[in-house]
Amino acid sequence: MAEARRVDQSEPLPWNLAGGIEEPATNIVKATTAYVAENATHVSISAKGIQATVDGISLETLRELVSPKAYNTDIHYVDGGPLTVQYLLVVDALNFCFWPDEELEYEQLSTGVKAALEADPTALDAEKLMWITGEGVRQLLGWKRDVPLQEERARLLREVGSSLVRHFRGSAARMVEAAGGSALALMALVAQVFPGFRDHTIYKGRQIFLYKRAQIFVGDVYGAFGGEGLGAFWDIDQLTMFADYRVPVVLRTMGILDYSQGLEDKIQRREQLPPGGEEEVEIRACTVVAVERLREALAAKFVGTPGARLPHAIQLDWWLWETGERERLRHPPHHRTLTTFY
Ligand SMILES: Nc1nc2c(c(CN[C@H]3C=C[C@H](O)[C@@H]3O)cn2[C@@H]2O[C@H](COP(=O)(O)O)[C@@H](O)[C@H]2O)c(=O)[nH]1
Repeated sequence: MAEARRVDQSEPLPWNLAGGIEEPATNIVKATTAYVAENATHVSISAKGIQATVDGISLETLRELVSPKAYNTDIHYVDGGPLTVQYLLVVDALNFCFWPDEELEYEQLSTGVKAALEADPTALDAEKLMWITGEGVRQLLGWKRDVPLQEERARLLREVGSSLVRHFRGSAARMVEAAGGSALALMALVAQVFPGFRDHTIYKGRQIFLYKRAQIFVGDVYGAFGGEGLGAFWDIDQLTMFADYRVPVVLRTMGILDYSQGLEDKIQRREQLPPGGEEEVEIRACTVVAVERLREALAAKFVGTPGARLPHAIQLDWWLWETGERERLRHPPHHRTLTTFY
């Protein structure tokens, strides 16, 4: 068997480390979800609901949305260095589908991996991730039983480990640097290097991109570094919200998203929606478009207001998601799709 070629530490990386990658002009998620919103039949976006929500947002609330504390650093490993990037890539490789375990929430993931890293700073080395097992994932999270899709989560982490070694000498921070300070280039790079992050589907004959975990990774790097250093992205405002299962519920309670009676009944019955089905894709894509329209309506309301700064879509996302987390026991049920994308 041919001797596996050792990566020669001196040879240049295959990625253009100098000037970053040709920045994509627009966000492919924004461009493709628009088509779904125009053709949706199970989900609609209410202009009235958007206006009512914006009418209720004060200048004070607006300023909270754009403050650095909008990103929840209490429940994350944040040390201002490359280990924080390695941590966020691992968390966002696993950041999906907790709902089959009634007690498991995102916070267990972020605080579990944080504790593992504080106990052993080499715990997330790419060479270790390459060999992680399902039981290893459970231990990484510090969860009391097997987590949903445990073997699949292990496979996704092995993919992260091997691709990081192959392309970036094991370093997630080096991958961030390769994007040359562009959020869209980093999103595209993550989707290119890790197949598990390629969150896309076909809807009525067209390819639709949601890239939820690829975008949330960029948003998390931005948030954890406070928009500085490794978190400085000149086009961060081009990211969309992250199409998960929690924010659509919040938009419904705000009267911004409306579901058909048939869809509402399925969700109420906790019936699973197949991944890639029209109903699931319309919920996710209309959520992305609705937050873009919410942002446009905020801009229209606060334009020219002294001290007002327009939140990025990701800052609106954090506000909506944190609201959904806080209210989840009072809110109607979220849709259930068994997926590795969100
Ligand atoms: N849209 C959006 N979706 C997000 C997050 C986060 C956590 N982000 C952290 C970073 C900054 C914030 O301050 C958060 O602390 C997780 N999720 C998604 O939610 C679901 C988990 O929900 P539950 O089962 O209730 O724990 C699952 O699909 C997961 O992918 C977010 O921010 N936005």
